[in-house]
Amino acid sequence: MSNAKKLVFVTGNANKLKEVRAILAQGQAIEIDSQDLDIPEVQGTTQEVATAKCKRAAELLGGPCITEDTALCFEALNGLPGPYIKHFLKSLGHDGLNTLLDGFPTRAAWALCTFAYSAGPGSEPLLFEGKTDGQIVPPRGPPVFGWDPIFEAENTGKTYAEMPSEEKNKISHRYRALDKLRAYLQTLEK
Ligand SMILES: O=c1nc[nH]c2c1ncn2[C@H]1C[C@H](O)[C@@H](COP(=O)(O)OP(=O)(O)OP(=O)(O)O)O1
Ligand SMILES: [Mg+2]
Repeated sequence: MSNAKKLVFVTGNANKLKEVRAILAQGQAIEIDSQDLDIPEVQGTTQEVATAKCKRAAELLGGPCITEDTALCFEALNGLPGPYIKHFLKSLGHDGLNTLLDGFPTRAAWALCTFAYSAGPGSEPLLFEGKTDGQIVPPRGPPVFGWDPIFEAENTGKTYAEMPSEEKNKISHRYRALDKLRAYLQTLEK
């Protein structure tokens, strides 16, 4: 495939951008440009948060774009902190997030990635979700990206932070969501 499709990924998070580029790097016909726009994130379900952010991004850009929202959901808390994990992580840190679950019968969690694609201003965003199950554990591995050190992915015995990036990028919530987005974008080219 020669003519790579160019997409603008609106995000302020350099680690997300790095992973998205790495995941899409394997001979894919999608090239990612990025823009760091400060877009307010509404409260609501992960779908509502993702839809509102992408709509606004497309309006500000005046063209097609993708956005991405990552939620970290605790089973014991019926899915919370979910899309609010950024603020929980900032306030409580890795240890505080662990303490939060003390006294609950389960430390099970899932990471949920939602890509939203808008074809342009006024065009309703489409959502592509990817989920990876795991559990919340005391931090292990280098604290490079968000809550990676406290999320142990199911059947791996490792936190995301303990994995080489190629390994995380094969099983991650982000990989799984991106796989669906990629499949959709390929249908647009036909
Ligand atoms: O794979 C991941 N492994 C560990 N931590 C992660 C991951 N992916 C997102 N994160 C963190 C970043 C932020 O603390 C929160 C999501 O919040 P979220 O609003 O989606 O991200 P953000 O504000 O950093 O970037 P953006 O400008 O795209 O909204 O979880
Ligand atoms: Mg954000």
